[in-house]
This record gives sequence, C-alpha cells and structure tokens, in this order.
Amino acid sequence: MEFVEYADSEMMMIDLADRVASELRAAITADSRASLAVPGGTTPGPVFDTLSAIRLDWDKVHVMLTDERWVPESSERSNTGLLRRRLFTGEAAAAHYLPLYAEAERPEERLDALQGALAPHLPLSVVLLGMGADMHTASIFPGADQLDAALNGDATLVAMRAPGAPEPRITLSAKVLNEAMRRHIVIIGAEKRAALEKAQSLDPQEAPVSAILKGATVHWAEG
Ligand SMILES: O=C1O[C@H](COP(=O)(O)O)[C@@H](O)[C@H](O)[C@H]1O
Repeated sequence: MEFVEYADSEMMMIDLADRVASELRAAITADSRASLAVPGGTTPGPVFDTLSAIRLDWDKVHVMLTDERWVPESSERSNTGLLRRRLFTGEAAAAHYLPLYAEAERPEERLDALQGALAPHLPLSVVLLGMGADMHTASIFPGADQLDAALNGDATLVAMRAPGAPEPRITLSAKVLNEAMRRHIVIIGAEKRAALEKAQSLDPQEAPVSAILKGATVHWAEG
C-alpha cells in the first residue's frame, strides 16, 4: 500500500482528480475505452467537481458506483443522486452510467440484471473508494449479513444488510475491487487515519478495508 499525505483536502482532491483522469486516458489509449468506479458518501464531492471539468474522451468511459444504498435516485441518501449533481455535469456529462439500483423492493430482485450490465466493463480501469471510521469500504461493512460473500465470493455484486446501515446495500465485491488496474482510497481526518492504521493488523471480517489495501494508493489529508 502506498500512503500519500497532503497539506490540505483541497489540494488532495485536485491531485486525485488529475491522477484519475490520467489513468483513464491511459486506459483509453490502450483499449479505446475505460471503466471507473467511484464512492458515494460525504467525502468525494470535491473530487467529482474537479473531475467533471477535466477534458478527456468521457464518451469512452463507463462509470459505476462502488456501492449504492437501496433507495430511489430522488432520495437524499442515493449515491446516484450525488453523481448526478457533482460528476455528470460539464465534460463528464458525456460518460455512460451503469447504475447499481433499479426499482424493486429488495436488491436481490435485480442483482442478476445489474451484474450482467457490469460484466462487459470488467476488470475496472480505475476504482476510487472511500472508507468509514468503522473500517467499511464500498458497502462491505463489519457485521454485515453477506460479509463473507463480499470478501471471499466470486460474485461481482453482493446485496447486504448491515447493523450500521439504515437501508439495504448493494456493493462491488472485494474480488472486483482487487482486480481493478488502479485502486485509490480517499480519506480525510485523524479518526479515519487511525482507523486505517488499525485495519492493517486486523482480519477483513473485523476491518473489511484491509481486504483491498494491497496495491492500493491511500490519499489522506487532515482536513
Ligand atoms: O455509505 C457509504 O460510506 C462510505 C464512506 O462514506 P463517508 O461519508 O465516510 O465518506 C462510502 O465510501 C460509500 O461509498 C458509501 O456508500
């Protein structure tokens, strides 16, 4: 794992957006197309703001989330809603979106169809992940009902429920995250840095983020 420390989060988000854009360009040069997975939650908004204004062949890029809350796009909890507001504007509006949500009461009802749509875009060219202070990443939570499947299974997507999550989730599996060509994790603040350090000596069952650290670049700023 590589750890990159920044003077402040503003600089971090700009640098990270530039790196992701260069990696997408390299993938497009090599393969005429690229795939990008990005997190939801409270951290990545500013990186989306910068990324959305960067010029690249966005029409050759397929974007998906690392995980989604099982709520419609109109919900303020929807990670898709965040992407619509902060990423798919400006230049990045030309990107193709692969949603992890479709209307149904339970994610299991749509799992096969959603997984089928992702298959042609794997392995991912670039994945950007967040991390919670409880050491979850994507929606791979400690204590989740399908934690073992998400950590050790062969599926692309896993539907799960977790004690700390108010709604069902759907998440890319550790397998898909680990197969990505480039993997970045973005975290802010002393609490998350301490959690990341602790995670390195814990089993993925307790600290799911530890399952995807090998070969990843962690980007951190205090605030
Ligand atoms: O619920 C989620 O949490 C993580 C971390 O979010 P943050 O608000 O602490 O940045 C996020 O990476 C994930 O995509 C999201 O669904």
